[in-house]
Amino acid sequence: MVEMFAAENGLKGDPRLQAISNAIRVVPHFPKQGIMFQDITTLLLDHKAFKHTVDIFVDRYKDMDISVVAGVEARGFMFGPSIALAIGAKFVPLRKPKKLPGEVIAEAYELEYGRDCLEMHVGAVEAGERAIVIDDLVATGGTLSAAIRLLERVGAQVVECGCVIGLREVKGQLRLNGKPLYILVEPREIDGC
Ligand SMILES: O=P(O)(O)OC[C@H]1O[C@H](OP(=O)(O)OP(=O)(O)O)[C@H](O)[C@@H]1O
Ligand SMILES: Nc1ncnc2[nH]cnc12
Repeated sequence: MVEMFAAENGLKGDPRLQAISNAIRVVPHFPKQGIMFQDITTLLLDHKAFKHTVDIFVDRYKDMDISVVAGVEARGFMFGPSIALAIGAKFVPLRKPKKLPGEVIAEAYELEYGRDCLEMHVGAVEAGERAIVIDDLVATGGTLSAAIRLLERVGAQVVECGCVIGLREVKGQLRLNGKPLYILVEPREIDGC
């Protein structure tokens, strides 16, 4: 098991975690029946909770000699750049197909229904760099596994993936290929906002 919840890894009882969880809105049956959508736009509206989120990641990664923060489109873009600026790393956007203008490498991944693809600019990351991958949420792990493959293809070392929200039993654990996964909060079940 390489999944780590912040509450069990140094932040036990930290009230910031509850504040973060409270700021996430749950929208039942979006975008389709049966999905309890974890909406982080309400977290972004709450300055304190948003800052707590960034601060926790920054405290964790600031002394790990990280030079690359890779953010997954679209919601990884909302947290990754702030973390990168604070720890003195570059931000590398991993984008959906046909969005990046330069030469790219691509990795396909499985979704619950169908497939998607992430792309990264050639030259954005160099061999030997130490990277973290940031996203808002991990569900099956398919998206993060594609991000890891992109970075490893260019010779970077993926130190950890960091997500704001994650299931306790990430179905895609094995897909992360043994990489540590650091999660701030579990999904909310009801809308408390
Ligand atoms: O662990 P997984 O099963 O791969 O799912 C997690 C991914 O799903 C969501 O993105 P989505 O694909 O909905 O794209 P969006 O952020 O562009 O809406 C979420 O932001 C993660 O990136
Ligand atoms: N339940 C969920 N809420 C928000 N984004 C998701 N991506 C995959 N599952 C999700």
